[in-house]
Amino acid sequence: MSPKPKQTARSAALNLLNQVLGEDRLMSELLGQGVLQGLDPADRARAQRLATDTMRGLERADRLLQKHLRKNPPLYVRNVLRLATVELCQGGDAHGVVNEAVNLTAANKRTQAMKGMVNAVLRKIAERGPETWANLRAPRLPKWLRDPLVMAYGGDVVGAFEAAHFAGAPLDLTAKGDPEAVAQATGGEVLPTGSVRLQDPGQVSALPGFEAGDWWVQDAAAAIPARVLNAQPGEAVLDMCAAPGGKTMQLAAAGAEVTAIDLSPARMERVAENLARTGLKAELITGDALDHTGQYDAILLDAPCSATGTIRRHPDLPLAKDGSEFGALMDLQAQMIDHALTLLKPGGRLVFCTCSLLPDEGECQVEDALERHPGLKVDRERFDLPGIDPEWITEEGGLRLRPDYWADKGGMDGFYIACLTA
Ligand SMILES: C[S@@+](CC[C@H](N)C(=O)[O-])C[C@H]1O[C@@H](n2cnc3c(N)ncnc32)[C@H](O)[C@@H]1O
Repeated sequence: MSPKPKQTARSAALNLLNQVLGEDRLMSELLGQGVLQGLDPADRARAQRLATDTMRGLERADRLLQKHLRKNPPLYVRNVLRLATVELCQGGDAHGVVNEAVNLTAANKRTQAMKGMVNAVLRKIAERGPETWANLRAPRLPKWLRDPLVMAYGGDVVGAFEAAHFAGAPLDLTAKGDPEAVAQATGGEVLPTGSVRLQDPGQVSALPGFEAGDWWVQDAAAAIPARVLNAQPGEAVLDMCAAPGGKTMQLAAAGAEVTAIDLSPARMERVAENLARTGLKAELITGDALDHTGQYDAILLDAPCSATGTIRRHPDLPLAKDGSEFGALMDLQAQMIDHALTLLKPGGRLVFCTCSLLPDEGECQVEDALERHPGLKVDRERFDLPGIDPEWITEEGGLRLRPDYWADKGGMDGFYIACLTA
């Protein structure tokens, strides 16, 4: 038997694409299962970048390829072509890219007869592709997601979301202490809301202050809910859906007595690792937040959701999902709000948030909660914070964050945040 061909960054990226586009798997699940473990760290990062860039540019790659294909090849070959097309159009070395694409086609018994076609198509793409690429529109979201977003925000705004998704995202850090000091050490910029942004970070664990736990990776929008909660030293604070722990660390760094719950044991391990690295403390409980009892001064409910606000970083999401699971998540969000309210001390505050662009997981959840709980109020004054534009405040009193905000700085994740008081 001939030995199995050695895994390369491109073959690993192809494998990721095949599983996302063929088996509806999310990249985060695949990476969590260690699918890139066989590669050295540099190739692992490259494989992830190649796969992510290909998914981000999938519609553009397909438009270029369709001009040269008489019929649709099987998914494996289509993905070989897509991967190579994106790399070529981003300035990859034509000889190396085309050769490896041909080898990947030949390595699969069922597709080896197509290697000549792959070679011919990619040579044409190498000649003309890069100049055409730049003039193609930003890839659109799939219809199942685009339609409800157009209903909520209008076509122009959704076009701006799509441009932000295609542009990708810089790296944002939350400082344990002084953001200016972290910005200086890492070469980043302090954003108006206090996060530190790095446009070209390289390997995260090699950045100054990683080992010392001076900061953690957290999108600037994701850092806002804990700022809205504004935990005070000594307050009893519950983080109801805590993993991987970005918000738990913010609450602990503010000096609160934090209890952090998450249903997932694997994800809870990440919270423990993050707290150990940053030297912060919280009581960790692995279990269902709906079963939790107790009384707290403040609660942060970062509820499980569609994660449609994070597509800048996770372009696989609209490709692997079809929206069919979202109804159950919306029901769970409402149940969690109701349960959280039973855990609040009189006069306490609940910050509800989701990293979703769908109003059903944000504005509508709060409107419905206000109807279910007479006496419940929305506290808009909590948004009186540095960098928060009052225009972002919604009719029912929440904060709508969108990926097209701060476009000149590199955008932000989509989020919805509201502060409720009983
Ligand atoms: C949006 S993520 C939380 C992100 C986190 N707050 C952070 O900032 O790093 C939602 C989390 O809810 C957890 N989850 C889902 N259902 C849950 C439940 N019934 N009880 C507790 N946690 C749950 C998931 O495991 C997931 O980690």
